Amino acid sequence: MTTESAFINILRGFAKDPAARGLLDDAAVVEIGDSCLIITHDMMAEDVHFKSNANPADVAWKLVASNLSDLAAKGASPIGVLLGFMLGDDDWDRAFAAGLEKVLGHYGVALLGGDTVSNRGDKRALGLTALGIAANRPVPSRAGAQVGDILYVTGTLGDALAGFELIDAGFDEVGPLADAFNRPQARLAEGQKLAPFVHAMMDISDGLLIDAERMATASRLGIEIDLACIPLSPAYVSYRTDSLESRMQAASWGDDYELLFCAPADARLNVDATAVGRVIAGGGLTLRNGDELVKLPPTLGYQHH
Ligand SMILES: Nc1ncnc2c1ncn2[C@@H]1O[C@H](COP(=O)(O)OP(=O)(O)OP(=O)(O)O)[C@@H](O)[C@H]1O
Ligand SMILES: Cc1ncc(C[n+]2csc(CCOP(=O)(O)O)c2C)c(N)n1
Ligand SMILES: [Mg+2]
Repeated sequence: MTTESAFINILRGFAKDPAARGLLDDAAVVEIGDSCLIITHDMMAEDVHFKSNANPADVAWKLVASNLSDLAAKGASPIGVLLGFMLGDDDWDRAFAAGLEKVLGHYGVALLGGDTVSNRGDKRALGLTALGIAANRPVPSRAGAQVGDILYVTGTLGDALAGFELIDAGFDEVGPLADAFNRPQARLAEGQKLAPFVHAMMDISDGLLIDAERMATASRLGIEIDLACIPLSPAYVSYRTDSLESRMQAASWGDDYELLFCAPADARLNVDATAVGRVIAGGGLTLRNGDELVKLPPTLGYQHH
């Protein structure tokens, strides 16, 4: 079977409209007159993104939040979504719809349409298209990093990983770690505030390391990350300890939905964020732990295959 990156590479061969941004960004950027529409689509599949026994309202939440996170990464304000839904168990479908209404209400986003099919008893796959209006232009891309920029991340990393482990082990699905996995927050306000100042911005869905490498590739430069600087929550540290290994895992599991951005070294930040690295000449990703160089792990993040 082909991998996610191999398949997207095939599509890059003919996705030549400038709005597609070379399929190297979080969303499409469509200029219409004086306005700029931001469009993104993300899917979730049973057993891949959520367990079969997951709360359907949590699945609805994450489907919406993960899509709005891509809008946040472009500094956009959301206007609406379209849902691609697979019918299955009736109770599940109803609970999903109730959860969808709640999460859309929370973010003040309209349901504009969608499509419904039957899953015929198979695993479910759900899709969501989210539309937003760019609050700031030019719209930040993954490709604008400059040598000397500082690399920042909002929030903390690894909480969703720890939450998933707790849920998988059968612990109560309550508390900040389970919430981080089930109900990520799209950083919309932060994205809009940052958009005028950043050189490059994206969200972290597949892990800091693989997503930073994607930013480096899009910008045709190198990025150096210091694992010692990665922000971990007290809950993460008390559950998984603070070691090089647990830092590496927090940086490469994914499902974080925090913003990753580059800004000039003298920029005064207008949101809470942690400096985790810098943009350097060359290409690819370099890892440090304080003063020591660290070998790249075999997998930098989550890739579908
Ligand atoms: N099936 C597809 N058809 C067209 N474009 C695609 C397809 N899959 C991915 N892309 C494009 O490839 C680029 C990278 O996609 P990717 O899914 O890695 O970004 P993302 O949505 O920010 O991340 P994630 O899916 O991990 O949340 C984007 O421009 C996306 O629109
Ligand atoms: C049941 C279950 N097992 C594993 C994971 C972990 N996981 C799956 S996809 C993904 C990255 C984002 O996906 P995408 O790139 O498709 O947006 C991550 C971290 C999960 N969420 N649920
Ligand atoms: Mg993204």
